[in-house]
Amino acid sequence: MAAAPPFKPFTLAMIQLGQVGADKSANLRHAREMIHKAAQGAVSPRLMSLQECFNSPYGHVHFPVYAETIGFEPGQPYDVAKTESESVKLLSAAAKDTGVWLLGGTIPERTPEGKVYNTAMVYSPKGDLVAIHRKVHLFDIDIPGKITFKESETLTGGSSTNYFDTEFARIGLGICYDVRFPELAAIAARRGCQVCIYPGAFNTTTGPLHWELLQRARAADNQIFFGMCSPARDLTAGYHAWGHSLVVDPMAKVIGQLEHEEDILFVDIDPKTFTEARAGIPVTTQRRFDVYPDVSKAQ
Ligand SMILES: NC(=O)CCC(=O)C(=O)O
Repeated sequence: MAAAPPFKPFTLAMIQLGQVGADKSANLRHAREMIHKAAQGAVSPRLMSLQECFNSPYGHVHFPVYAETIGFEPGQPYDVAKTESESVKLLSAAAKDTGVWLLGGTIPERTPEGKVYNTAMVYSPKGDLVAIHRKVHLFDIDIPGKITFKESETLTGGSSTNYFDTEFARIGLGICYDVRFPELAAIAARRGCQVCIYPGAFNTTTGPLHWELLQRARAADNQIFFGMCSPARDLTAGYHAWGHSLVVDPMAKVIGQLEHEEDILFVDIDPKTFTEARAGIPVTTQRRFDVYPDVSKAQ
């Protein structure tokens, strides 16, 4: 594995979209407008993120209907000009037009074998698709009287851990429910990621309890920056998202958080906090792999 890029200061924008309805073209148009708005903000972001499921309503019945074929193979050249995916075309053009790294939230992805994944895509400032992450842990929960959700009705779980390199940081990827499984962020941190960003969509039952807690935990136990980008809350939709897109620093301090309406969060990522956290509380050099296995070597 190549060494992680030197960690440099940058501004991160979390784009918390409202207005995600049944009309995919309208969802895509709105996402494009908001990406351009974020890029033209008072502080220029170097990296922007969208939320989980930004081009379709969130629900297992919707995934197969809105699914698009991406056809990305890690390590293989990918020609955006040849794709039929309207979401890929739009995100690639938005990244290129704004000249900003874009973690384009997630979309339902259909593979040639007919499987459907919940997939995040990353675009370079040139508009190249450089990485994907397929949600590994499917959101299957049942809290009686509150929320029942079963992504596995129509989705397949991904089977790889993923990160991407920019010229300012190595960024680890996960999607929403993945945050509940500390192994993913631990593996990313052990592979040199200084930042993890997960597009997400917690709900109004688990959001107030666990959204901030889990992100602060992942930041603290790995001494990394950790952020999740949520949809805005829409009480007319079938799924009520928690909102509150959030970024936490390596000392587990919340350094930016939105409310539940549509908005854009701009956060300055300062490597000094990362260096100081690791120097002051040196857990990264105190691990006892003689007592327990190193999870980053688990696969
Ligand atoms: N979209 C998701 O994976 C939701 C996860 C969630 O709400 C949780 O509590 O976990």
